[in-house]
Amino acid sequence: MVNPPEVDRLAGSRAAVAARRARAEVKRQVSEGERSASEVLSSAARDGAQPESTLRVSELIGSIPWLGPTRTAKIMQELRISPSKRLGGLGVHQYQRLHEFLVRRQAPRRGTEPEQSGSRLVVLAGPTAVGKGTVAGYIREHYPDVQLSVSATTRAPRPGEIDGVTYFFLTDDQFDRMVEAGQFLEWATVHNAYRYGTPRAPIEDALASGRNVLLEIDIQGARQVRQAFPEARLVFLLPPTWDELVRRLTGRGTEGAEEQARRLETAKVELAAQEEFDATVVNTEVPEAAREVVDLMTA
Ligand SMILES: Nc1ncnc2c1ncn2[C@@H]1O[C@H](COP(=O)(O)OP(=O)(O)OP(=O)(O)O)[C@@H](O)[C@H]1O
Ligand SMILES: Nc1nc2c(ncn2[C@@H]2O[C@H](COP(=O)(O)O)[C@@H](O)[C@H]2O)c(=O)[nH]1
Repeated sequence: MVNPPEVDRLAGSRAAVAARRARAEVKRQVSEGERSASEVLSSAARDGAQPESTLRVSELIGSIPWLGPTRTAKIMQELRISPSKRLGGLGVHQYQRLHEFLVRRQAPRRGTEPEQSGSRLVVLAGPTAVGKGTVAGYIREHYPDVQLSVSATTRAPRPGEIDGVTYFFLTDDQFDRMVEAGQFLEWATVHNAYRYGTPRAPIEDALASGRNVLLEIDIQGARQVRQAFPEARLVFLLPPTWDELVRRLTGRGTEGAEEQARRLETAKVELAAQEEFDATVVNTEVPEAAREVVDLMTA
């Protein structure tokens, strides 16, 4: 038989296990992009009885994709919040600082909005196989008002790719001539292999006629666009996890083992560049990721 204090102890430990599980579930939702960290914070503020309110701030920040323990510790310091603080125990100013940080991380940087509320240039970049092409394709199909740029490349077409639709497939000489004539808005050698570039004229024409334009390019290109068009909005697409990125790359089966290894090396460097971007979007489900990108374009 179990005596009353023992019953209390068992009930207490069952409640503690349930609370731990609920917190782990919240962390999973944030790390897999199902919920935003700012939404978790708001939920903790709305109702102190929610499991969210017992989550430590460091656990919440550490669950945001690609923020490791070192960056988390640095952010906690910058926010002036002690590592043991729970969401439900934040002071007003701490709450405000944390809220602003989380919103800033999801949303475009201040000052990057175009001066006129007309057309907008959005760059979608991210590591290899994160799904940039898939998300861009979904936008092309479901959001016909958005103009997608067609890049030029010196690589050979893959099966099913159409010249002038997927890419403009150029020889090295043709690409050189376009570079010399200043016909690219940006161009770069990607994955140490082939050259890719954004033809300038269609972009300028589309922006002049008030259309929103999306460029799906690599990070070197994104940096050049920022120089040429400081008002452009730079969006970094993230995979839910590194393992999922590897699965997508290998599952796609368009590169051999050597090329896959080279792309994954580049991907590590590229992931470190996400802080330069105005916004991040986690590509867990394509339709949601596409909607978030379009929202950033039209917000
Ligand atoms: N949300 C998703 N869930 C599962 N699979 C996805 C998702 N998004 C894309 N994929 C798959 O991942 C693979 C890589 O996608 P995609 O070719 O669009 O990547 P990419 O970022 O354009 O790559 P690269 O930069 O190498 O051209 C494809 O097989 C695609 O079908
Ligand atoms: N800087 C640019 N990068 C571009 C452009 N178009 C595509 N890309 C990037 O190249 C890689 C590889 O593409 P793949 O089709 O060979 O798999 C990918 O990361 C693209 O984002 C561009 O015009 N400029």
